[in-house]
Amino acid sequence: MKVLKFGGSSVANAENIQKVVQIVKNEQQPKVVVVSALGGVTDQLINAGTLAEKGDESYKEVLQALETKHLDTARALLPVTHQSSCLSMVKQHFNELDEICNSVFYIRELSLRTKDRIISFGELLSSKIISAFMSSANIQHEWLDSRKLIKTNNNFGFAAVNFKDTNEIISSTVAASGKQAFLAPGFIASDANSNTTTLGRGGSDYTAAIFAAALDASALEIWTDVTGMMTADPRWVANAKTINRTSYQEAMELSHFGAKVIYPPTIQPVMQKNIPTWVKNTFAPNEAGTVIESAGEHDGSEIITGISSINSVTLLSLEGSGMVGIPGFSKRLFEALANEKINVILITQSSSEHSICVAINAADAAKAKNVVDAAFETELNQKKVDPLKVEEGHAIIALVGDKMKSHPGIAGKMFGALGRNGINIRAIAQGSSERNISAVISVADVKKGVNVLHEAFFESVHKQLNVFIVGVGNVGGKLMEQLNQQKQFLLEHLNLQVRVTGIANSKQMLFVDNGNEIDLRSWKEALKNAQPMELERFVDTVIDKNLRNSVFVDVTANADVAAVYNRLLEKSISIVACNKIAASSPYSNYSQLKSTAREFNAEYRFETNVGAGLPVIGTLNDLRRSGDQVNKIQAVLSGTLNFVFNNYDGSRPFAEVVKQAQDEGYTEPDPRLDLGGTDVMRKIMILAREAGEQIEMDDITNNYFLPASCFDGSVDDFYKEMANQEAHFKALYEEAAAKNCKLKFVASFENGKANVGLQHIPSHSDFYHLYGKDNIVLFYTQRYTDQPLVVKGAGAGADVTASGVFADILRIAAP
Ligand SMILES: NC(=O)C1=CN([C@@H]2O[C@H](COP(=O)(O)OP(=O)(O)OC[C@H]3O[C@@H](n4cnc5c(N)ncnc54)[C@H](O)[C@@H]3O)[C@@H](O)[C@H]2O)C=CC1
Ligand SMILES: N[C@@H](CC=O)C(=O)O
Repeated sequence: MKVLKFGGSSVANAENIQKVVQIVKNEQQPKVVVVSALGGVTDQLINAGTLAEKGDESYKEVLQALETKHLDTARALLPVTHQSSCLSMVKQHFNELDEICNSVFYIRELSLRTKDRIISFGELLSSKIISAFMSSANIQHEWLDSRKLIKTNNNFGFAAVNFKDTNEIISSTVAASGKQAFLAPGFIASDANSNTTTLGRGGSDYTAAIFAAALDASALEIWTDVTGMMTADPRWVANAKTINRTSYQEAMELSHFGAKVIYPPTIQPVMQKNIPTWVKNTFAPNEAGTVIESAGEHDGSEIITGISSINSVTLLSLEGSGMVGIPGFSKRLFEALANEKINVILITQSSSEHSICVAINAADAAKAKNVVDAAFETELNQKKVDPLKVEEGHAIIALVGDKMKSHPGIAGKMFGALGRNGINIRAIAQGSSERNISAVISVADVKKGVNVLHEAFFESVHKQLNVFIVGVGNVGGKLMEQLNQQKQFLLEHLNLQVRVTGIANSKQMLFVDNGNEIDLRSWKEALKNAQPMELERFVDTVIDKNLRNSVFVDVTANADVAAVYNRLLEKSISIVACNKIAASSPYSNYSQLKSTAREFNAEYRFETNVGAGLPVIGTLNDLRRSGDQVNKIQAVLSGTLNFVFNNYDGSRPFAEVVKQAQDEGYTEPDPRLDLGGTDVMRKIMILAREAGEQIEMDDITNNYFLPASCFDGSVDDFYKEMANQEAHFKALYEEAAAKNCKLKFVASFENGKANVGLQHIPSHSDFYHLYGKDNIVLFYTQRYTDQPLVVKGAGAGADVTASGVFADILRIAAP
């Protein structure tokens, strides 16, 4: 004997019912088929009852719509010749329902007993219509009235089954029938006085399990609209996958923690009889689904079976110095809650015994506050305990897996992954069975949390990085190009999905909905038509999206953008900046950003601030981390100035060579920063800071070569004035050439002092053979005393800078 149960979505309409009946037909074994009410009907029946209780006559319209729905379903399923008895059955039931609801309307009272009576019609109607359809399709069967077969106490709404009587009645009824197929309504039962009772919302699964256990069935099949139990809610986690096998205990944990595919009490009866239970998809019947069976037979290799969550949870904390060492406080707390039928979902108590924290359904919060404060009134007056602390807006996220107990490090991995994504954990619970680790977190973080854990435990093949780029200009535009070019490579070789989710320039900003990403081939067009850029709104959106592994990339040269880093880091959103303003701002701000990043498990990376794509800061960090100490730095750090002095020999105007550097993308958006030495000052200061020095811009001497008049006015004026000062530049060149020297703008740092300025470089110098837009950095350290460690190569240009930014982004993906 097999038991097959079809839920509300499987019997939502005539088309679906035809699929159900085909599945029933294909099943060759003797069977009991249990069905739910047609999809959405139970809610509407409750609605009708509640409206009637409130004296709202629109309950009649609700009932009318329900009647039409059932009549239409019957008409669509049955040949005309078979319709009349079924249609009159439906009408009869609705006459009865009308009368019950009329009574509720007149007395303005809806008891739980009456409510059970009203909602029982959902399953009665669906099962009778399906039975008529099966008969019309020549499927021999008997319709069983579950109210007569399943006996319960009179706890209406959530009645407890009397298994002794129920098992006897079911087995004797089926044995006496001689039929090979049965059809029964789920959810409904009756008490000792034959009053209709119900088994709790989702109780049709339970009905099926009760039948399966009573009949020692070979299997129970729960047919629904998803292919089995999933590793996480597929509406939240795109990569959620079907769990092939799971144990009864795991299934129970998962279903308690929100995996809605199976009603939690269902497991108990089948577990006791060791009946394999399948969760299958009515709309994809050939897919295997999930089998739930005893732990011994469950030999899956995954340590974690699934991730579940409960979304509306309130935390209650009972605290007070008067609790320490005194027995009975927890008993009284739980008694007070139990007396009000308040279910406790999670419990933690610190070993100091100074506080007990429990999680309950949010709907019970106000009631809980009243009853607990009343229960501890004396201690409250004596100030031995504080008034009950009630914190709303929480959720519980749980990892479930039988095998956790034999694997150390699971909790560490769970909390590490949540922490790296800025998800604060308010309470933790793990039973000694070690089958479930639960954490209470903010409800705002629950979707992100489920995704973070799914990625950490199930997606070793796939990590997602959510990237927001501000400043898609010269460098930022190249970065978009490179991200597009490498997208497939990253996916195939690093298992990394880099999703650009938001971009902006100074005029426009563009976001895509969660789950989508910006098309890296057509972003320019999309950005042109996007909304106006507002920095605060951009940042708010990045924070509100609350996506896992979020990275904010600053490719502007803008101070306002640099000022938002701290806020983002505080939300555990990492920063990659080629904008140098933050790292060269006052030391206090630079070090604040670093400590905020550390505190909130985020990263602040700015390798391209010095030497563009060259590994300058990374090399310096490696030296220091391995215990070396920097004695001296000598460097040529301006790609622009190196390019200018490599290309200027007086044969064409100095201003023209500078313009060429700008056109080729080596200068800052404002080229005066390069020509005046400020850019180099920033860079040597950043290096000195990374070497451990607390240095400010004022501490750096700048022996600049540009006549002061060049700084007056706009960038256009700057170019004009450079043209006026051509003789000055020519003189600089000729003075150096006369000594067989080249001009280089050199930066040095030694003994806590830094300076920058133009120097005559002789042919034996390390700096002499420095071509194009190259940079060079010489690190003299305790280990590199005579011969410095040298980093050299192209130090400016959109392509190399973008690739340095790209590399920083990838370092965040795999720190
Ligand atoms: N060009 C190079 O070789 C290197 C450049 N960098 C740095 O890269 C950064 C960008 O340089 P480029 O791409 O050459 O400049 P760019 O002027 O071509 O691009 C800057 C982009 O930032 C946008 N922007 C400016 N203010 C903004 C705001 N408040 N909000 C949103 N977007 C804003 C602009 O609209 C533009 O799209 C600069 O900080 C520069 O120091 C760093 C290393 C090398
Ligand atoms: N403008 C800079 C670019 C990199 O920071 C330079 O010329 O070096």
